[in-house]
Amino acid sequence: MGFIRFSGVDFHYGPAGSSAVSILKGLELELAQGEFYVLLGPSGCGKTTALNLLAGFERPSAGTIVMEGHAIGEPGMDRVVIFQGDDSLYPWLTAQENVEFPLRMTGVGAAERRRRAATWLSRVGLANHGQKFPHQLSGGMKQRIQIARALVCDAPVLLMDEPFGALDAQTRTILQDELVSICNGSGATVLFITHDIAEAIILADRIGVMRAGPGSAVKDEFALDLPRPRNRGSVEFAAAYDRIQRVLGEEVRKVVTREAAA
Ligand SMILES: Nc1ncnc2c1ncn2[C@@H]1O[C@H](COP(=O)(O)OP(=O)(O)OP(=O)(O)O)[C@@H](O)[C@H]1O
Repeated sequence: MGFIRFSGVDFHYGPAGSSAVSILKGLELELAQGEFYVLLGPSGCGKTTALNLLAGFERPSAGTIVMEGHAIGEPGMDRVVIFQGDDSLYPWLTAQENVEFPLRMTGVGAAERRRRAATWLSRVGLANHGQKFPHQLSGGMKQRIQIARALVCDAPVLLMDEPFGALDAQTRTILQDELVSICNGSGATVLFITHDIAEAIILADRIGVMRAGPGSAVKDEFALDLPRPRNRGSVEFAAAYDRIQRVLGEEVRKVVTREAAA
């Protein structure tokens, strides 16, 4: 049995019955401990909804989400969420203080806090920027701080919702490579959402492609056993890209065709 398991998960908005808007229908998803799982899917298919359910921000309308044998009911310190953009940093705190913040909330002493935050700032390449405030840092630097702040707690599960979506292509590539080396051997189980097939192939152990909504679920899964770090120019990379593009492209076309007809 998986470390995390979605079984027959439905999610709808609005009152039950015909007027409810069905977002997810019968979603089955299983993540092994330490696995890096990437969800791809056309816009609006329910990727963020699935992540929010695992985060405990929402409850399933039907079915169960179980982690280590316990049903997920609410947010917890064992699951850390990293969002797109940098709005979640506290602008009145320095980079170092932002990374220390979750440790302060859990009662870790000042010296230990400083030491652990400094270690993570250094791991994300910002050892010399700890005293700066968010407005003095670039988008990529702020995203690195978000990652350091998430990882400083040693949470066993990381939930990343298009964390690099707002960054330029070069910074994005660098942060993808950094995330691979940070996560490699960390033991963390990661659910990562993106629209970007190349990003998914760089990062994932497994990729799930979701159907176009409404009532979406995982259509196809791809296990990637290419060694890391992965070479974006390799034949194997191109072959994986092609296989996934075919499945995802079909779902994206459904959405585009529907939007054109509306
Ligand atoms: N609070 C809400 N009330 C009603 N519908 C909602 C609500 N939040 C999201 N939705 C709808 O649920 C569907 C799935 O949204 P979700 O954000 O999970 O999709 P997504 O796959 O992450 O999309 P994207 O790739 O565009 O970010 C969308 O059609 C969206 O409009």
